[in-house]
Amino acid sequence: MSGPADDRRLPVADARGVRRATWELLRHDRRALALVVTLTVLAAAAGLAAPRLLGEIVDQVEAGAGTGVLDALAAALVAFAAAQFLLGRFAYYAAHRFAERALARLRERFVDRTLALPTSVVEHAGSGDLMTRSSSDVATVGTTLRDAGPDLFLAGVQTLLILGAITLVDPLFGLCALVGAPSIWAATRWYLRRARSAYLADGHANSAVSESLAATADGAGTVESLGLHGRRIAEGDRRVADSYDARRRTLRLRTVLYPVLEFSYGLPLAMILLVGGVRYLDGAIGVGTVVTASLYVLQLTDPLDRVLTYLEQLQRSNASLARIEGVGLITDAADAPSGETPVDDRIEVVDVSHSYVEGRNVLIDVTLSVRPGERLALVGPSGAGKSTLGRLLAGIDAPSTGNITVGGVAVARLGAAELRRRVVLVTQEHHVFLGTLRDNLSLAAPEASDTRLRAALDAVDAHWVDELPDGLDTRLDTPGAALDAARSQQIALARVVLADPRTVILDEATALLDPSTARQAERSLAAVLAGRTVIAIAHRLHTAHDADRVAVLEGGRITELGSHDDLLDAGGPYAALWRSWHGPAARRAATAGRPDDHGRNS
Ligand SMILES: Nc1ncnc2c1ncn2[C@@H]1O[C@H](COP(=O)(O)OP(=O)(O)OP(=O)(O)O)[C@@H](O)[C@H]1O
Repeated sequence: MSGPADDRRLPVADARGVRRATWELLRHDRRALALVVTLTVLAAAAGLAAPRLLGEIVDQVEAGAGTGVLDALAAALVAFAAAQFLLGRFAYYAAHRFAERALARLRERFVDRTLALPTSVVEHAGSGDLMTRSSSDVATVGTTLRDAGPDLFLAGVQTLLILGAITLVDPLFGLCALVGAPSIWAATRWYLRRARSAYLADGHANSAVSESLAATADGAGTVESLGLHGRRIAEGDRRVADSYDARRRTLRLRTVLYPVLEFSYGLPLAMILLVGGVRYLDGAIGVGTVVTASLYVLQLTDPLDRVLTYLEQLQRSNASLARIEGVGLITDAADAPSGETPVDDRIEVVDVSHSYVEGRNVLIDVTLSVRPGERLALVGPSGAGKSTLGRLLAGIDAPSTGNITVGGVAVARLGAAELRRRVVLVTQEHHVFLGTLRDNLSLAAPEASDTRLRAALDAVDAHWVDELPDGLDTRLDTPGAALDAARSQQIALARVVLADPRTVILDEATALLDPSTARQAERSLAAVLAGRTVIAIAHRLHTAHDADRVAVLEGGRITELGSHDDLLDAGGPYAALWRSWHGPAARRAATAGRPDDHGRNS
C-alpha cells in the first residue's frame, strides 16, 4: 500500500514540452488573443496620459496659467482615466473568456489522455499522482490562465510603455528608470534556475501525500484487520514531512528573491529625484518634467509588484503544466498502433518471460498457441503465474521478453480500441460507475441503441432492469437502485457482450461471489462466452474438465498441455491436481449440477 516507487512515477514534460503546450494553448484562439492584446495595449497607453497631464498642470500653474487651461487639462485627465478604466475592464473580460476556453481545451485533452492511459501505467503509478494532476495541477494552470496570465500581460505591456514614456520625457530619466534592472535580472535568474526543480519536487511531494492517503482509504479494511494504523500514520507523517521540506525549499527561494526585488524597484525613484533635482537647479528642466518622470516611475511600481506576485504562481503553473503534459508523453508513446489488422483471432505466445521485479521471472519461456473458438483452461498452484499470463494476453502488461500476437499482430501494437475488440479480461473486480445504468453500459459501446443495451442485459439474465424506476436511465447511486454483487457483475458481463470481443480471458470472474450468486453469475457467463475463444484461469477444476485443452503452469513454466483425458492418462501434475480436487469439491459441484466457468454442466 505504499506509494509507487520513484521510477514508476508518471513522467513530466521537459521545458520545451511546456513551451510547446503553452504556445498551442495560446495560438488555438488567435482572434480572441488578438482582441486581448489590442485592448490591453490601448488600456496601458491610456494610463500614460495622467503623469504627462499632471506634469503639464504643474508647469502651467508655475507659469501662472488661467483656470480655463487648467480646467481643460483636468477634464482630459478625467477622460483618459475613464478610457483606461473601460478599456481595462474590456481587456480583462476578453482575457477571462479566452482563458476559460483555453482551460476547457486543456481539461478535455487531459481527460482524453488519462482515459487512454494503459491500465498497467495507472496501476504502477498509483491513482494519487493522477488525482493530483487532474485536480490541483489543472486548478493551478487555471488560475494562471484566468487571473495571473491576463494581469501579467497587462503588467508587461504597462512596464514597456511606461519605460518608453519616461525616455520620451528625458532620455536621462530613462536610464535612471533602468538602474534597478541589473539586480532584478540577477535575482530573477537566480530564482528561476532553482525554482523549476523546487516546485516540481513540491508537486511530487504533494502527490505522495495524496497517494498515501488514498492507499490508506482504499485499504481501510486491511488496515483495520491487520492493525496497521500505526504504520499507516507513520507513512503519512513521512510523506507530510517530505512535503513540508519541499515547501520550505520553495519558501527559501522566495525569501531571497522578494527583498532584492523590493529594493531594486525603489532605486529608480531615488535616482530620478536626485538627477531631476540637480538638473532643475541647473535650469535644464522644469519642475513639471521631474513630476511627470517621478509619477511614471511610481506607476512602474504597480506592474512590477504584480509581476513579482505572480512569479511564484508562474513557476507553480509551469511545473503543473509539465506534470499535466507528462501524461500525454505516455499516451502518445503507448498509443502508437501499427495500423495492421489481425488476419484472424489465433493467439500465439512465443518464448514469453516476464518479471515484475528485476531478476525475478514469474513467467519463463512460455510458448502457447490458442486457436479461434478454443476453450483453454489455465491451471496451477497459487503464484504459478496464471493471472500474470492472463494480463499479458489481454495486453495490460507487456511481456519483459518474447512476443504475444493476435492474428499475427503484436498485442502491444494493436492500439487500445482494436485490442478491446479482440481480447477482454474479466476479473472479479467489476466497478459500477456513478451515473445511470445507461452510462455504465455505454462505456463499452458508446453508440449502442437502447435495444442493443437491453439485449445485452437480457443475455446476462439481468431482467431486474424492468423493475428499476427509470429503466436504463435509473441512477445507480440512488438507494432504490442499490446494486448487490451479482447485479454489479451482470452489468460487467453485459459490458463484455456489448464490447463483443472475440476472446475472453476469465480470471476469478466468479470466485468471490457466494454460491447462489455464483450460480446465477455463471449462467450469465455462459451466454457471454458463447461463440468466443475462452481462456479461463481455472480455480475449480470442473472448468478444466470441460475445456478443449488444459495448460498447467508451475513456477512460471508450462509443464503440461493437452486435453483433460490425455493429461489424466499421463499421470503427471494435472492428474495429481485432479485427484486432490476430485474429492469433496468435485462431488459438491456434481451434486449441485452447476454449470462451469464455460457455461457447461459438469
Ligand atoms: N504487480 C505485481 N508486482 C510484483 N509481483 C507480482 C505482481 N503481481 C503478481 N506478482 C507475483 O508474481 C507471481 C505470480 O503471480 P500471479 O498472480 O500471476 O499467480 P497466479 O498463478 O495467478 O496465483 P493465484 O492463483 O494465487 O492468483 C507471484 O509470485 C506474485 O507474488
